[in-house]
Amino acid sequence: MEVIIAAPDELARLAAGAIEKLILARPAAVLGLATGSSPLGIYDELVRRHEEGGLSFAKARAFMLDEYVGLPADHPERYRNVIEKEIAGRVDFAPGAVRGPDGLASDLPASCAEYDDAIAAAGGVDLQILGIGTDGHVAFNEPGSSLASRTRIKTLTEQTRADNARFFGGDIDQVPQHCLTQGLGTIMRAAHIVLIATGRAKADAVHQLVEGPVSAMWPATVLQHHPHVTVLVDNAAASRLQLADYFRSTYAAKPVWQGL
Ligand SMILES: N[C@@H]1[C@@H](O)[C@H](O)[C@@H](COP(=O)(O)O)O[C@@H]1O
Repeated sequence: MEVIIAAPDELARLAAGAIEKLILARPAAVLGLATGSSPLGIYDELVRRHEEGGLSFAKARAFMLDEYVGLPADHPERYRNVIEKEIAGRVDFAPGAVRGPDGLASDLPASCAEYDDAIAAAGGVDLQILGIGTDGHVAFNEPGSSLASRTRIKTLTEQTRADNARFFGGDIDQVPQHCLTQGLGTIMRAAHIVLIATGRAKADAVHQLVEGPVSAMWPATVLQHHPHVTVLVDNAAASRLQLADYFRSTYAAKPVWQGL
């Protein structure tokens, strides 16, 4: 696990740079896209590189992490619509190249199983962007999630619904109670995971993720078992890390050839 502590704009450039490098090496790369506010700087940087540098996603594919259950197809907070607005519709993905769990499927368990199969059939995710919730959830794998879980339906915690109420006019009652989410076991199959977290509200979750014991109580800690994870955090999100000085000196001494 590599932990990089830097300013948010530098974190976004680092993640976008890793994605650009991947796509240049492998135009048909499979990306894992996350919702939430944390990846927005990365998406803006990718759009900039697309518009100014010709970075093309025309052959790439992408899988989203999660989706609310039951939000109408045209609801602005439906994650498919959010991803379309924030990244997919701003670059040149081919039609149908970006997929997400179907929160309107008539048979939710079957559509979840099909989704995992589709990711596997695409060859798996090459680079997965991840955020983290204040309670340590990744995607919508809330505390108590099986560390081996696959894509499935979950019930959101009150904490997550309260955190996400800001996207629903501040009204927690408008936040759906159920979601579909890639499981922790699904996410762990990605070749490279890039998790980004900024702000003091994430400091406890980041501390647990990096330095805590692996536990379903802090679902992101499963990433300690993954061979290639990059954790990108700003000073505030890093403020509870006991190893912060070590991570800073490691980054200062990072070989220029190394990449993420
Ligand atoms: N399902 C999403 C997660 O994928 C995201 O990581 C989390 C944090 O969001 P934010 O980045 O806005 O803090 O929010 C939601 O719960």
